[in-house]
Amino acid sequence: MTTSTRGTAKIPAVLVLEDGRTFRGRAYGAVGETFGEAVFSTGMTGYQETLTDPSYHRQIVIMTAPHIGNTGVNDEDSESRRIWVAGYVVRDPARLASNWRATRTLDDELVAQHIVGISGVDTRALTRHLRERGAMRVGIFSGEALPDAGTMLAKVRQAPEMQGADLAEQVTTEQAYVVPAIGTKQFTVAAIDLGIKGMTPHRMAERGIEVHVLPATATVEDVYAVSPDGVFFSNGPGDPATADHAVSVMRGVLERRTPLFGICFGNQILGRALGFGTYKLKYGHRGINQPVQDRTTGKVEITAQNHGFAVDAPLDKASETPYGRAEVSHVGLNDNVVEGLRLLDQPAFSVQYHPEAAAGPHDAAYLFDRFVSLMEGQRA
Ligand SMILES: NC(=O)CC[C@H](N)C(=O)O
Repeated sequence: MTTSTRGTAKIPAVLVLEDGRTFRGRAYGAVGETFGEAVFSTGMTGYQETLTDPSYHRQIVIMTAPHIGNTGVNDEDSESRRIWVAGYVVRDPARLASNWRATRTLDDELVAQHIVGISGVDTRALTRHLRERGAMRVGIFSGEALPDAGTMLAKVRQAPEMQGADLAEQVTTEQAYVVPAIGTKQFTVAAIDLGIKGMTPHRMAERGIEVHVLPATATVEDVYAVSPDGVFFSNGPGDPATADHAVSVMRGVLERRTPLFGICFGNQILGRALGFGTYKLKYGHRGINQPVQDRTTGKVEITAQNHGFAVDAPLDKASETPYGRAEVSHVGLNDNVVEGLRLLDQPAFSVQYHPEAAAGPHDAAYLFDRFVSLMEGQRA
């Protein structure tokens, strides 16, 4: 058991939305001010994975589960080298971290990584507000002396919007690196890191894939320099409408008909590479209980999701694209949003959700096997 210092718990804090609605609470984690897009996540577990998912860069995450921090922070579950959320909003932080793997408490970790948060907020009312009005900019301010209301609101309204934000290069790896295959190596994959989560190369490595993780700036030549059997495009933060470089690299891969798999941002990039548009959802999908139907098998999966944008593609028929016919392979059952794409005339597919995460817990793992089958098919 790890006991929190909760050193900042008595310091006042306030959350200010760009439409002027304000919630008062207490400081949680680091003290100071921070800005981002307000989004809510419905996951009841997995806060360490959420906090360290690079796709949350520049977003302030509101947890709808009221009690957060119960199992502390451990050395195994982080999805990347640091916490990426711009701020963190919880109702009732755990005072004790109780888990055999915990090495520290969540609030101590937030302090150590300078993440400004707020606790004691009515997260249910805040979430309902965002559901009605849509995702919007928000600021958290904490300290003994807070700025006046007008100043805080003006600062929130000066913060950059998520629409039009080009963020992958801010989170990608600086240097290429290799995640070795576990057991016998069967395949080589070039993985474009637009904000990749650590579990993704791991899921491939478990299937005998040696993964060459390349920076977001990698060119088509860099991709083919590793002689890949398949190419992967990762999840990542920001607006897919800005991802022109990744779209052009993906087109280079599609022209060569190399097996291709994309997750989340990678799905949106495949959509754009095929000529579809992308658009901003009202408040997005975030959590670990999102139902999706695989239209090729009719099966429903419980999936982990974190996306604020989506692909605009026809659900009822295949589309003609420069790379042959494409269809919507997966659809979200809450709102019919496109959750997957596949090409019918060449080996390429993608999903908008996170098969590397264990929401179902194994429902979506077959997608990595599909990628392996495509690479096997290309060899045969
Ligand atoms: N997790 C992701 O890859 C998110 C993709 C994109 N940034 C979105 O919000 O829709």
